[in-house]
Amino acid sequence: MQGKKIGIIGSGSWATAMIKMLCENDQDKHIFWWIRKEEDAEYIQQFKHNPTYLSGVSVDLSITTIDTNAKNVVVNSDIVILNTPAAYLKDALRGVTKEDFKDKIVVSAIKGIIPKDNLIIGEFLEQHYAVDIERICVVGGPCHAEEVALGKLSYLTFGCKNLDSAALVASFLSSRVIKTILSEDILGIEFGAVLKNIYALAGGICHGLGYGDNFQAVLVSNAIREMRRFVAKVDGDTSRDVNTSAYLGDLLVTAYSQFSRNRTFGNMIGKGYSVQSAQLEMNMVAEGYYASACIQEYAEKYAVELPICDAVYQILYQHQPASKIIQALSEKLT
Ligand SMILES: NC(=O)c1ccc[n+]([C@@H]2O[C@H](COP(=O)([O-])OP(=O)(O)OC[C@H]3O[C@@H](n4cnc5c(N)ncnc54)[C@H](O)[C@@H]3O)[C@@H](O)[C@H]2O)c1
Ligand SMILES: O=P(O)(O)OC[C@H](O)CO
Repeated sequence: MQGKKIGIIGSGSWATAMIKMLCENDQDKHIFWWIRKEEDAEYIQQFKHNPTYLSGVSVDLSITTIDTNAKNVVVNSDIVILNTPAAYLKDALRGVTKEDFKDKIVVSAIKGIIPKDNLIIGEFLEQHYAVDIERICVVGGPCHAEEVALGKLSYLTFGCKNLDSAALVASFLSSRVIKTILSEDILGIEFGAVLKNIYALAGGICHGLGYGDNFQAVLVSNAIREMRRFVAKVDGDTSRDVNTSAYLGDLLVTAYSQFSRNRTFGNMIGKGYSVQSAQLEMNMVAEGYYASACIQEYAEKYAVELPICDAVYQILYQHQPASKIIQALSEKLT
């Protein structure tokens, strides 16, 4: 086995898109891919495709080992990419120890908060697995798995305090159609990604209620300012440029794209679906639903006003009528 060993934990759309990026990148490497379900692992082994997500992506089994044991994948890899929805990460890593993560570069491709623990993934890795901040990398930027599968030009931002590590990770995912950007702003990228999901959900709710593009534009304009206020309050950095692709770019793609899980979920809520029926309707996870509850606690902790996040929370968790809450929100937007 030549080159670096790269592990992927997750078997949904984004993990499958990253498998495509890794397989198409020409650096020497071997991939270890954790698949949750035994039957899916057998299917991929036989047919070289994920049966459930992005089934058009073909897996190069000459450089990929499929494994249903996450511990094996972590232990065997130099770089471990975490790629489950945040709510399932602890479950996926059951049995994996601090020792297993020792000296690895750990990459979060997750855009969510661990529910109940209320931790972004970088914090979770530091607190639960003693991963040093210099070895934690996050992947942000506007990039839908479905467009990666279609070979559409996309840009990813790799955030790490150690820019050499960010560059190393980026070098394994880049290609003619995947451009990479480096950043040291782990916290900003993580929180920006968490918040944009809530804002896209708000946009979906408004669309479902019948609001038009004019209103959506005002909502998104307020959302980016709300994001900047929040992140600056958390780390005290007021110089961050949120108009770059990891922040505004990701917000725009999630708020407007036909592929967005969060917007689709919000749209169903706006049309009158219950949370449970909207979740059942989707075979995918809208991170913004979980993030909405978590961000409420952060807003209290940092005493920051987040009118859009509040509105989404009242609709999803306090079961307030969406039309009334969005009407009240519309009075606060500028
Ligand atoms: N899909 C994208 O375009 C995209 C892009 C960038 C980042 N992300 C982020 O990647 C992460 C993964 O999202 P996704 O879009 O691949 O997910 P998805 O919505 O496509 O798929 C759901 C995933 O949840 C898993 N799952 C369902 N029930 C589970 C359980 N009980 N235990 C463990 N796993 C379970 C499924 O196996 C599947 O991997 C999220 O944080 C998301 O925000 C996604
Ligand atoms: O747009 P969503 O809600 O599917 O989220 C996926 C990614 O975060 C887009 O970059």
